Formats: sequence, C-alpha cells, structure tokens
Amino acid sequence: MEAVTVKSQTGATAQIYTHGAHLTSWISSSGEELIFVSKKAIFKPPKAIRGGIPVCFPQFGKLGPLGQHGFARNSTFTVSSQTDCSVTLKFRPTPEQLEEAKFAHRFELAVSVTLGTNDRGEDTLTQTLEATNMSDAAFDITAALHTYFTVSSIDQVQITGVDNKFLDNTQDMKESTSEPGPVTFSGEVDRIYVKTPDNLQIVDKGKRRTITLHKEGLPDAVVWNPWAEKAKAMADFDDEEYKGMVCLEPALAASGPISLQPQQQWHAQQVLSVSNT
Ligand SMILES: O=P(O)(O)OC[C@H]1O[C@@H](O)[C@H](O)[C@@H](O)[C@@H]1O
Repeated sequence: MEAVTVKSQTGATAQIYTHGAHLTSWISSSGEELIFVSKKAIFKPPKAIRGGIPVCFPQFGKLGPLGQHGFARNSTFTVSSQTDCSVTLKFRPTPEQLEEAKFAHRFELAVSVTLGTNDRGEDTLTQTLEATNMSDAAFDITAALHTYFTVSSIDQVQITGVDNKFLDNTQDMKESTSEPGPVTFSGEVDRIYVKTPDNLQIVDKGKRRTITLHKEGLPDAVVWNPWAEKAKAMADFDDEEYKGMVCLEPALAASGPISLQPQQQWHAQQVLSVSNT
C-alpha cells in the first residue's frame, strides 16, 4: 500500500496512507511516536487500518444508514499536492463505489495533513477535512477524525476539557453522568460528549506528556477504549493493546447531521500539539 511521509522543519514526521487518507504515525521532533497502530492491523484494502487516524465520513459510527463510520476509511485516495511538511489527498467515489456503499450522492473529500510548530515551539499536526457536495441534491453528513493516541499505560491517562455528561455507547446511547473532573479509565469507555469546548487534552502522567487537541467544525468528542473483553473480540487488535492506547475523536456526531447542499463545501479540522511536562 502506498504511503507518503511528511517532515517538519524541526524533524517531526508523519506517515499517511493513500488507503483512507489514513495517518499511521506522527513522530515528534524529540523522536516520540504519538499515534497508536495495532500490531495486528491489517494493511489490505478495503479493510480500515486498526489505529492511526481513520477518517469517518460521510457517517460517524452507526448514526445513519451506511456501514459503520462511513466508507472513506475503506477507500483509496489520490495525492493531489505535496510539500516537505504537508500533503493533501482527495477522494471522489466512482459510481461503482457509490453503489457498493449504498450512497446516492457524488462528493469530493479532501484530507490534508501539515506538520509545524506553534508559538510555544511545540510540534503541531494540523489535519483538515474539506467535503464538497458534487451532486444535485442535498445530503446529510456526520464525521470524525478517529484519532488513536499511544499512551504509557491507560491507568496513567486523564482526558480533560469535557464535562461529566455524555451519551453512553455501551448502553444504547443512554444519557449518563460521571463524577465531575477528568475522564479516567478502569473499564470499557465508549462515550459521545456533545458540544464540548474546542480545546481538549490527553494528560499522560506516565510519559509526562500532554497532547492538546484543538478542533473546529467538529462540535462533539468521542472517547473510546475497548478494554479487555472487546479487545479480545477484535481480530485486528491484540488482547493486551487496550492498555497502551486511547481514542479521542473530534466529531460531528450527536450534534449532527449537517445537510450539505449541492456545491456546498464543509470544512473541519483538528490541530494536535504536544508538550512534555
Ligand atoms: O471497529 P471500528 O468500526 O473501527 O470502531 C471502533 C470504535 O469506534 C468508536 O468511535 C465507536 O464509538 C466505538 O463504538 C467503536 O467500537
């Protein structure tokens, strides 16, 4: 499978596969891998790669009639432009792909990844989505950047920035509440936090590292760790790997869908930055 590597001026790198415009690695300028990919991941289309950043489009999860998380992550993109530190990949489904996905509308989805630094000198990764409705009727979209972060140990991790109300996907999206304070992990977590602030953090005490996730156009945030039982049920995920990863996914999920009119464009992005504490 074809992949592109981009490099920042400070030496950070990222790898993006054309299959799904799927980012599978972001190594900081100090040499730390920040993204989790399962050692059992299957690198064979149309299967989505387990880990990295699957692009969920035009549907998040099961919030619509399509297959789980939409079909962009199962489809091959083409590189439309590239510099040392940036790449843009595009996907325009063919009539056959639309038929197979049972989706009636033509669209183009562009995914860009750019590496840089912010004004504090921290490594940044900016990932943008730009979708254009190329059909003559409106259609609904939901979406997510399903980001798998690698962590020291899941019991050392806290997610801050979300409040304590969420939809619990382990209980048919029941409205639920946790203790106030950061999200911690001691069992399966599969939650949609609706309309969160746009800055969220993954605080990893074990690695003495905080990743800040700034999102735009993606009002919700999904937090997922499959824990032991679900891990065992996934063929492309090792039984113990749930201890070393967490997904924090900026999403247009329960706040959606958005109706995209003919020729209308929709933009969204996440900016990840990393600091060592
Ligand atoms: O196995 P998939 O389709 O990649 O999905 C992984 C997980 O993705 C998360 O976004 C969902 O909230 C979970 O319910 C789901 O299990």
